[in-house]
Amino acid sequence: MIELIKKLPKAELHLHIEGSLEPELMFRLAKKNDVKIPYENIEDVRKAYNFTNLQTFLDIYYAGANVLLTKDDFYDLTWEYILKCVEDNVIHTEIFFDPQTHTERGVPFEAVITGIKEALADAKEKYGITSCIIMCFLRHLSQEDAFETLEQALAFKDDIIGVGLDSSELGNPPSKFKEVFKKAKEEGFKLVAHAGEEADFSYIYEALDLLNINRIDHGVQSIKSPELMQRLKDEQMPLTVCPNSNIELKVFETYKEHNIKELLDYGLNISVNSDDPAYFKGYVNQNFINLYENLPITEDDVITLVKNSFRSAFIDDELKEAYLAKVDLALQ
Ligand SMILES: Nc1ncnc2[nH]cnc12
Ligand SMILES: [Zn+2]
Repeated sequence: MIELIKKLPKAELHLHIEGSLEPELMFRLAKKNDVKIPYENIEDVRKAYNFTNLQTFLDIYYAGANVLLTKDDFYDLTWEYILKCVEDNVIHTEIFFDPQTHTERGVPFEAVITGIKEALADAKEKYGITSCIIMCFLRHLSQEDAFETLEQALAFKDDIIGVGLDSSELGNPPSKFKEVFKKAKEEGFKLVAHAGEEADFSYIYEALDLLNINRIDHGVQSIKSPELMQRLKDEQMPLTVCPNSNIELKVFETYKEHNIKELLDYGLNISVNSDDPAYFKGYVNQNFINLYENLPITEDDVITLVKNSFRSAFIDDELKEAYLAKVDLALQ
């Protein structure tokens, strides 16, 4: 099974680039940019990565992002993630970034997007990896702030395929961002949102009905509503599930309690993603391996999950077919 996991080409649809900041790069950039970080050494950092819920993670994740200041920093961050894609046979990736985390500290929007974009262009040239960029609004901030961020993004419209919604879920429902998502849709952006990660399934209904999203990020709480499950199945609405993340943030106490197998068996369109791999102990392949080691996941399940990642990607039908054919070829 592990051989199968490794050899299959995959797409990743839920990856926060700031969440791929490995402690080694964090230290290197802290030194270069003269930014203080609350750790003495790498071991200290790993010890701090012991979360009890989403918020305890976000506090550390935003503190880590403080070391990112220049275009080159964002290039290096993205390039290191691309090298992990090469290792894990990820041939298409859709990357989230959180501009507000950086512009709030005085880092220009342009430095962030240009650094990411140039690394992705090099990834295409050197490894043939295709990619898109999705800009997320931080939901703990206001809709007005999100509108300002959308305004800044318009100058880079050709580089950004869609907008998303992340950060502290509880108390910040999708309805808070109804108007800015409406405007983003009018501007031609694809729409995604984190929903039903920690908060209940009413957030998933809001994301579907008020934000008109094309994909749900996480969505694991949908299992509590039979009616919602039926709808997600009928619509084949993609759910970008992140198993390691859900365990590390205590959405499920143990891997054995994760509901991905039930969601998949019910017929939902599920993919496997790494979310914030530097913080959650592993990249995409490690997520698959953990599923296999803890749940009754079959080889057919793995193939379905991988094919779903391409089916749900924001790429044209021709490329989708070409990638699905690559999966079939790897299976021969
Ligand atoms: N898992 C997650 N949920 C919400 N916001 C995030 N930002 C980075 N990772 C996140
Ligand atoms: Zn996420």
